[in-house]
Amino acid sequence: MKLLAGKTVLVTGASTGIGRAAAVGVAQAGADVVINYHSRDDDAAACVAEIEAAGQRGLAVKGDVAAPETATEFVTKAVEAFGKVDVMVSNAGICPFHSFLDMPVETVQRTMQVNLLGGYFMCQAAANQMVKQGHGGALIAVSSISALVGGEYQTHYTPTKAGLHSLMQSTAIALGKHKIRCNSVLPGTILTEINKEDLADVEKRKYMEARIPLGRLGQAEDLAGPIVFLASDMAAYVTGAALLVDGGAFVNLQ
Ligand SMILES: NC(=O)C1=CN([C@@H]2O[C@H](COP(=O)(O)OP(=O)(O)OC[C@H]3O[C@@H](n4cnc5c(N)ncnc54)[C@H](OP(=O)(O)O)[C@@H]3O)[C@@H](O)[C@H]2O)C=CC1
Ligand SMILES: C[C@H](O)[C@@H]1OC(=O)[C@H](O)[C@@H]1O
Repeated sequence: MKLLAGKTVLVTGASTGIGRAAAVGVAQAGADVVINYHSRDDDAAACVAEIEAAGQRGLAVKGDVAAPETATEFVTKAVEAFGKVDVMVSNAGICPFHSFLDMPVETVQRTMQVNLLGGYFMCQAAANQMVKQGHGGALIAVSSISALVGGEYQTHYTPTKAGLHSLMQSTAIALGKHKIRCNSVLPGTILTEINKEDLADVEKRKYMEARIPLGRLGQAEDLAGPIVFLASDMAAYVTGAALLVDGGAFVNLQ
């Protein structure tokens, strides 16, 4: 039997990148999948087509995670379509690289609202539904290696990733009595739209690659297996954990 057979999994920010790879990965593991996205209608439709090609039901719901009502609407539509919510993968995020001293106020506020508050409200809405259902569930936040280390042009971003990591630790305590497990994945540098411009700098890209013991930057699909594992009953006793998925970058001091 497939690892996620019979489960309904929600994934935010799944029109591209890590969210899309996670949505397709959980579908291949047997889950029905509801995705959130912000702007790319065609990419979201293509993700749903991939979910269906894996033999599962898929639905796309458009919405800005920065607005708290997006979360309640997303969960409501998922329940209307597929009857329940078993897993929330809170993944949507932005990283507009910018220097610290002249960081625009709006860039800081938007990054916090999308990455941290968006994740907070999505996890809260899913957890309320899971408590109502009464049979537990799993929250998975896509945090980052950046929860643990800094970035010169990411002073507004790394605190949001540390915040998500912390959120999963606190919700693990708050929700354990409801059998809801809460964990985060901490990707390293993964080649997606979010860093296309940043890594177009050939020297920077070579430097980043050279820091990774496994010898390559990550692909979005590298996150699918760890997310399927944390969503599944194989991780039944795993909560409050943070799983680095970085090719060994974090431990590579010298
Ligand atoms: N790539 C990397 O190296 C790393 C990424 N991460 C994290 O992984 C997550 C996914 O990033 P990644 O796949 O790389 O980036 P992408 O840019 O490829 O994907 C981002 C996704 O988030 C969605 N999104 C953006 N803003 C919003 C919003 N306000 N409301 C709803 N959805 C939104 C986008 O939707 P749309 O395109 O429709 O606008 C898209 O589906 C982020 O949280 C990021 O911080 C963590 C560590 C490393
Ligand atoms: C977008 C960056 O390339 C990426 O985001 C993260 O969270 C990683 O730490 C990388 O810096």
